[in-house]
Amino acid sequence: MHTSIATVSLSGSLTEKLAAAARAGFGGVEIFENDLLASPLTPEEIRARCADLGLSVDLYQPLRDIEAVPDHVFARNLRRARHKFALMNRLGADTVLVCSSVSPDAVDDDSLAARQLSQLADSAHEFGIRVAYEALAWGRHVNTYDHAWRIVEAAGHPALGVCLDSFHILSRGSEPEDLEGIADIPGEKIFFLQLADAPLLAMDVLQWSRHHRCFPGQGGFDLAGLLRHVLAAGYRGPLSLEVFNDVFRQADAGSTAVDAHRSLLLLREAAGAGALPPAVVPTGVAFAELLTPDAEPVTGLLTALGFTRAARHRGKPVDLWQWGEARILVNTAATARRDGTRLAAIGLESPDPAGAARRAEALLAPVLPRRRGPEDAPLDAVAAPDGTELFFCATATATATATATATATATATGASATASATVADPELPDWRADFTDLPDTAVPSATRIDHLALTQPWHHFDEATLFHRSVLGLTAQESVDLADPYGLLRSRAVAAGDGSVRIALSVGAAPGDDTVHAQHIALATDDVMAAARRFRDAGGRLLPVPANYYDDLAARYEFADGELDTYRELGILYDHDAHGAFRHCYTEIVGRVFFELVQRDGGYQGYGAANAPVRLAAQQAGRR
Ligand SMILES: O=C(O)c1ccc(O)c(O)c1
Ligand SMILES: [Mg+2]
Repeated sequence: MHTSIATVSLSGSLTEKLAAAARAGFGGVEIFENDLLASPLTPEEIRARCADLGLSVDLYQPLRDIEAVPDHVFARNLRRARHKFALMNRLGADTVLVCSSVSPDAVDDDSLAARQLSQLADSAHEFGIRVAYEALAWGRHVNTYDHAWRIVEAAGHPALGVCLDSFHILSRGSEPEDLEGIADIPGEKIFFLQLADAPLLAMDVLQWSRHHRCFPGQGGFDLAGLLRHVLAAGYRGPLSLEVFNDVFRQADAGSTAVDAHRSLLLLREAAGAGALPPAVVPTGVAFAELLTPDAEPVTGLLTALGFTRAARHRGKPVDLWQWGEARILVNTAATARRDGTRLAAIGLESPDPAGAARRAEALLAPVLPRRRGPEDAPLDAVAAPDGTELFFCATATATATATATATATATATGASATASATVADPELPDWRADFTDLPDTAVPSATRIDHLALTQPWHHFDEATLFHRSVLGLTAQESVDLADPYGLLRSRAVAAGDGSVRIALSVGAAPGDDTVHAQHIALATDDVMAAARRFRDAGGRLLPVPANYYDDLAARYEFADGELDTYRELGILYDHDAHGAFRHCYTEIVGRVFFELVQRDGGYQGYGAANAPVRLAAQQAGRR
């Protein structure tokens, strides 16, 4: 199925937009008039550029305020249109979009509209051009797709059809039965299909459309349902994205185009119109990898938390630190970077690593070269939109590997090597086979990685959510907006159904602020107060929380005697939801990374988001 994108959806000059669309794999473009007007290229040069890039020019748009006007006004409109038809011939575009009129000159007269659109189509036909008539949701008299179709049907001209735009249809709060009329339109009379999603906002529809459209799957519309209706009507033309969005206008065109194309591939899959390799939902976090120019501050922090250095990579400066089931790789291979320690990679337990990588690749995730020595276990890895490397791995348990590794760990700790619940497929290479165990004494513990909190670049937030949901098969929770002292923090979690993998995505307030852009690793323990105290007693610094916060907690909840004093002493924050309670505290920041200790009780599902503003304020205060 042919995919296309309107140039208005991407940032930059027309040349940059075309290059980005082609690179992301689109087959065609809708050329927006303003992009052409601002381009130094002649229409012939644009046509040649598109051809070189393998892009068809699927639509030229828009013609506005054409129909249902007094005849002398229409004569002027026709003159203007013929001028554009000649231009379109030079451009190699054979379909023109005509938006329903918003002009005060337009009258509410369908037969006049039909007659004039038919005359327009006659004229277009002389140029070999078809006219696609689109009902804008704010059109003066014509603002629904079925109304536009009634006019087109009455005109009965072979060069006149409708353009369906999902935004205009779904923004009007259409009920499922409102879409059934689509099936009444003969497929060949649907000349074009424009697709855009949007968050469900209560606002003026024109402003909503011009500023807040987003790619399918990133908003609240049922685009798959709409697409099924359009395909059932027999439409076989391009699936074209037309997204007016203030963020995408400013963001890098290359990454926006990839995000856009991925969204279309997913929409086709959701509508049952295109198969992708199935999602392989990860079943746990195998490790988080920190890249650091200076290991000491990181290893000091890990030691105070309770981690021990459990193994060393055979060929690279990478150590495996372990605390219970939580594993952190500390990689000192990096040449020192200005931003110091950062969370560079995440290992995800996968029941089918190669299958997970196949889906990721089909969804345009960059596949990373396997950073392996000759004897290293092959690892499938892709890059997330924020650059975090995602490794799909199968961590074999001691029962499956029976290597010296597991035996040594089990002996040293006195813990049962069969304590782990999952036994990976022994056929799959275990990434830990690349590590040689160290005889450090590990304290047995139920600690595991509860979640990873990844701050996204400001223009990648929606892309990141869609990526983690669709590529990894995780489920997205509601997005929450929180006022923090320096701006607005948006946060949205994606998780596996059983909570074995949780990733909290957020977009910070102040671009360029390192505190806001820090990533963190949350460690789940069954006794956060004991863990916090041990950390502090081992010389670790916990983030201090203002007394006012505890005053408020005392007002809102009843705690057992002395409990609040302990929270205050250790800087423990509290939240609860319909399921249970959440207690959490934070370590100091090292480079761009910090840790959180968390305790979930009673099936609490959240991430303590309500406490994020207090945490951010405390981190900011700590920097002064
Ligand atoms: O906002 C507009 O004017 C506009 C123009 C062309 C379209 O296809 C559309 O959906 C909206
Ligand atoms: Mg449109």
